[in-house]
Amino acid sequence: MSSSKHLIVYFAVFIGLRRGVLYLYDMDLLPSGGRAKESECRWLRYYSSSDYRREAKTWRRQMRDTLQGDITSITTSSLGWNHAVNGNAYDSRYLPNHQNSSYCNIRDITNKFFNGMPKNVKIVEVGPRDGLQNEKNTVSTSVKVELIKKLVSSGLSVVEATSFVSPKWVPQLADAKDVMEAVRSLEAARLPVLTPNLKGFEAAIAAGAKDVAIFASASESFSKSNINCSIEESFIRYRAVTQAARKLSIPVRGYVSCVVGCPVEGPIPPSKVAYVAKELHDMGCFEISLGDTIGVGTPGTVLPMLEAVMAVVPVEKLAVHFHDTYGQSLPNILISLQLGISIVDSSVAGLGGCPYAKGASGNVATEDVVYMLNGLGVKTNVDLGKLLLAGDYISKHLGRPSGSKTATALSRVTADTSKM
Ligand SMILES: CC(C)(COP(=O)([O-])OP(=O)([O-])OC[C@H]1O[C@@H](n2cnc3c(N)ncnc32)[C@H](O)[C@@H]1OP(=O)([O-])[O-])[C@@H](O)C(=O)NCCC(=O)NCCSC(=O)C[C@@](C)(O)CC(=O)[O-]
Repeated sequence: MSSSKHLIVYFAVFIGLRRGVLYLYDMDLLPSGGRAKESECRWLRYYSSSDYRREAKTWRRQMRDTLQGDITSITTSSLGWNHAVNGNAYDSRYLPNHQNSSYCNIRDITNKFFNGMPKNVKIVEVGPRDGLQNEKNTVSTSVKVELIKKLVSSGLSVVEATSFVSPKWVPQLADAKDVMEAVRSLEAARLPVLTPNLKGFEAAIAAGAKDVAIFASASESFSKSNINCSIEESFIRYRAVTQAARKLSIPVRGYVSCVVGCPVEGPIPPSKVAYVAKELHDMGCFEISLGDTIGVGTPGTVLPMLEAVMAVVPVEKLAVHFHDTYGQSLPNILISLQLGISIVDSSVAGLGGCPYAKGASGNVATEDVVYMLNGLGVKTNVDLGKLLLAGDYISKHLGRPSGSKTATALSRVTADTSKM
């Protein structure tokens, strides 16, 4: 072999060995000194993939941005396993051992994760309305009233009580007047009710409601099947409601249904959702709740929808409302929080479903939302123990297990502990 061929072979062997060693470093199979390893791995990837070049550029920019932000002392507490992370989220005892990660240190990742996340979240409990409206067997007025009282006593500041809709369309809530009259004196929480038109609004006010909600849809078909009119016709009805409400200083919440998908039309374009949300906002709604009525959204589809809506409605006025059909509610809520949304709708024990969206399962369970927020150190002012009692109460009454994973897990923990 000529000397130049020898040189080529040596060089190839050298490169091969070097890649092998760096691969082992990268996989944490060799001891490494943080920075050196990081730069070596970046060097390697720089030469092995054009994707990496692009990623590295974005990575450097993100690191610069995240290092400018900071979060400190996130205290988390809750029942169950969250006790294990009671303390400062930065405390290395509670973090996975990624200090030698080839990309960046854990503090940077944590910073990035928490950037923009609200410190407080307002939970809008929709169990007594959205949760029960689909129940086949009539739930007595006294059970509904007791449920509302238990939810309010758990610290929830907003509990949607009922709907002043046509009893022919939603027979379960035909006792709206009686429910409202029984809870109207509860001072500790706001108790909004759904009003589909002026008739419903007037009946709600007469029964003592001090907050109302109107509900439009981003899907034409769903609007017709839910409220028997087109989207544009619904705006005419709702303008009449918001005008009447303004005269009485009654705050009006606006819902947009089918923000990701419709049971009839399939995927809904984010621009349509933004259009409906802006109309509701412009007619005076103080808050707009974005409902994934059939629970088909994932963070991948929720994100572009939220971006479109946030371009036309201030983020502090937005709420998210996820049904858990595909188990995507918590990741969807998490991504919403990361965008700065601080209002989350949920339903105790995961009750719910929409009578006009066949197959849609219940709302995300309030217990699961509170458990996750506790773990993130985000305040809700909700007492999880009392909330669990409310969920237990209604689940027993309905004769089926709670739809909340947290409730199920914690009831097992309690049962196991009582055996000890
Ligand atoms: C909107 C209507 C009333 C139109 O229903 P309609 O049949 O077109 O109404 P109408 O104006 O032709 O009137 C027909 C009858 O209904 C009566 N009526 C008329 N209005 C009322 C009222 N407010 N309260 C009580 N009765 C009412 C009216 O008086 C009349 O009575 P009749 O003369 O035949 O005896 C009907 O379609 C309806 O009630 N829809 C409600 C459906 C509903 O509640 N769906 C579930 C809530 S939305 C949801 O769950 C989604 C959400 C918000 O959670 C977010 C998400 O997950 O996406």
